[in-house]
Amino acid sequence: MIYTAAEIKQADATAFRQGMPADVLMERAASAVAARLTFRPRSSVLVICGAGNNGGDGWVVARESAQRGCDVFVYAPFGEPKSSEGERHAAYARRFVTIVEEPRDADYVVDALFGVGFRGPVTGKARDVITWMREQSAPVMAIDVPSGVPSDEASEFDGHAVKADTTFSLHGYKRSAFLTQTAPYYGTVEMVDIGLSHKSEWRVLTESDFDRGLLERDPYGHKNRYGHGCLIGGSRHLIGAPFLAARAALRTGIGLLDLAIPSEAHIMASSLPEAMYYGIDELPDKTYAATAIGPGLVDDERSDRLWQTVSRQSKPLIVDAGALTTEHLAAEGPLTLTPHPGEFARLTGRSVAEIEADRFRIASDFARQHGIHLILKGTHTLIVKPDGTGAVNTIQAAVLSKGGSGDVLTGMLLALWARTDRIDTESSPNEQAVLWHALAAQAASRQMHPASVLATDVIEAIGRI
Ligand SMILES: NC(=O)C1=CN([C@@H]2O[C@H](COP(=O)(O)OP(=O)(O)OC[C@H]3O[C@@H](n4cnc5c(N)ncnc54)[C@H](O)[C@@H]3O)[C@@H](O)[C@H]2O)[C@@H](O)CC1
Ligand SMILES: [K+]
Repeated sequence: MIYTAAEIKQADATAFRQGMPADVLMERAASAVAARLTFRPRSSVLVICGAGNNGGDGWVVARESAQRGCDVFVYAPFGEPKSSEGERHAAYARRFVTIVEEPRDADYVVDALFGVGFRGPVTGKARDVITWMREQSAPVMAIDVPSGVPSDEASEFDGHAVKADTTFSLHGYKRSAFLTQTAPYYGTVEMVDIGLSHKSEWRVLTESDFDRGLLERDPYGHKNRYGHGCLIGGSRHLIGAPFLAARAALRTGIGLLDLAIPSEAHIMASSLPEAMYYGIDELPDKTYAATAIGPGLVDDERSDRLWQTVSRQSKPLIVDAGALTTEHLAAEGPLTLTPHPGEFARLTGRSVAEIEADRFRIASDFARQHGIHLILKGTHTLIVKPDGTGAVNTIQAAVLSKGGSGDVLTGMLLALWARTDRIDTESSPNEQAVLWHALAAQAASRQMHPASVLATDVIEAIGRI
């Protein structure tokens, strides 16, 4: 689960209302962190505590680490914690630790300066303390958030923050753990459940969320059961894109595939004999299980005419690349848009930097506003539902930053949305396609150097995960 600072405050408030005392919650959270800190016996630890509750957590960690036999120093540049629970924990911890007036060398540094209550930018003394932490060669363990990193969005982030080796994220992930500008500051993220009730708009997808049942084939199944899809794309200079998408759809298991491409692209038909071919202006008058439009398409009058036809079918429609325009935001059936940040910038009229700094909120608002499914691609691809809730893919696949990757994903989406046997089930075709795509990319990069992996290699690895 992923939480905003406001959602965490709300969960906190609910717990207090229900009778959980604030100092017990703090003890519980920080003890859970302390139990996970693997300090060598008798090592020296410097805990840097701020004046908020993140600092309060720091005092508890300091005390517990001392009780476990470490030589603990606390540096509190802004004095005692302001909250009564933080103050109480600090008063008790003082019996076990050494207070220092300046930061000092230690085997480990615990960063408890700022947590989710931080509001940027960092100035003055805080800036100096963060600079000092950045200069240490000792491992830095951050409590909740690396200090200086905003928790929800990075529009004002100037890069001056603690670079943690490990961050112990309380309650759940923060959005900034998945933003390009801030994610690298977290180091390894360890989740610490502190027993608050979980209610969030965003989920985290890992390999265990991939539904391997999608790879199974019913020995009595007919090809129609796996769907008849239509893929529309290609233009004079972009002939390869629809073929990549089509091949990916077939490798993902689609039952039947019609490919509507410009006549000049038909010379490539022999490279994919499994598909059936149509001219881009002569779409057969059929209702498909699902349709994908866009790979290699250019935005012109012809694409507008095509849009008129496909958007009227009350079946799933996937829109990518050349078909991603502000005129194509409504259709009869479920609509999935698959922009990368540049395309999403054009759709929303914002800059790429703005989108990257606040992608969760902007993607969620856009999906809700238009009532569509949205896949906002990136290192951590977001998969958003029409109600604005969503999930983030955490399977890393650096090889996907190459031309053709998006076309492959579109083909996989088409195949999964066309699965008439699964479409009514709970598992979202969009989430599954993004996971499968990333797993295939990982499989391809196990077979050759990642720098050499092509989109076609990812397609060939779809069945090798
Ligand atoms: N529900 C939870 O998740 C729990 C959270 N706790 C801790 O409480 C933290 C949140 O505590 P708070 O809301 O008190 O906030 P923080 O401790 O994160 O930060 C607030 C403090 O930082 C100062 N500050 C903020 N921005 C600054 C800036 N730019 N320059 C200088 N000073 C700045 C504020 O004046 C205040 O003293 C969490 O991150 C977590 O560590 C735990 O103690 C207990 C349970
Ligand atoms: K911190």
